[in-house]
Amino acid sequence: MNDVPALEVSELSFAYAGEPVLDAISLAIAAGEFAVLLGPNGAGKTTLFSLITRLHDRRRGDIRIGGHDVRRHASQAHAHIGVVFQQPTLDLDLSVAQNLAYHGALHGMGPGEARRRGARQLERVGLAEQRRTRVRRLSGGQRRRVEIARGLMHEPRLLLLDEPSVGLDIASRRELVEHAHRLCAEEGVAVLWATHLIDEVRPGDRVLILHRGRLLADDRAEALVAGLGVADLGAAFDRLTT
Ligand SMILES: Nc1ncnc2c1ncn2[C@@H]1O[C@H](COP(=O)(O)OP(=O)(O)OP(=O)(O)O)[C@@H](O)[C@H]1O
Repeated sequence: MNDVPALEVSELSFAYAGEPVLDAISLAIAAGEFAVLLGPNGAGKTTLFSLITRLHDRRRGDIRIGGHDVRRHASQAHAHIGVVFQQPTLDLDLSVAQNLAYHGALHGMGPGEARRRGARQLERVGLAEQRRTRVRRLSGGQRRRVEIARGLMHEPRLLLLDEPSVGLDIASRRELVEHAHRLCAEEGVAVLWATHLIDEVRPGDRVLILHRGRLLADDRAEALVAGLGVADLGAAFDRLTT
């Protein structure tokens, strides 16, 4: 067991033009762990991901990925991270394989290596047969799975998913949640899954509740419910956020 956390955030604060958005956030995600970052619209989930990936950088506090500080050892830190953004970023007019090849090239893979790695990940998400299909012809759930496959091609130890199930039907959402759990259990990838949907939390999941830029809770779903003496996670969430 690797005891260096896949992600470690310490006392992270951030403001947009003087308006505070994240307030002294600290959390750690262990290797192979699945954690849900649960927060309503505007809680600061996307901003947290933007700071981890360094799309924004003017912040206070520390962020380490696989033990590497994202500022001081940026390339090592980011070699360990895969991201599925809230907005889909596939090129709809290219085939699945072409999208993956493009990502491989960006990560310095030769064409053969990118093909091998892409094929392996497509197999894992059950889309091996669609590799020559234009992305435009895939369903929303299939597109999300392609994005996950793409995000894992460079074998990151941490996968960030920002509301990955938006727009999907219930069966596709469930399948995506299950796939993410399998990645943790079978491949040792740590997953931070941001959502505002309480029904995406499964029994036993670790839940981090973010509200107005503050981390209000960090515990197993059942422990949160028991600790507050409420009926379910929805009630726990309401209790904490109102
Ligand atoms: N570029 C920006 N400039 C100014 N304020 C911003 C910017 N992006 C986000 N905000 C504000 O920061 C706060 C946190 O937004 P953020 O997008 O991180 O929340 P979120 O939890 O991801 O929400 P959602 O579930 O709606 O995606 C909100 O009040 C939002 O209005």
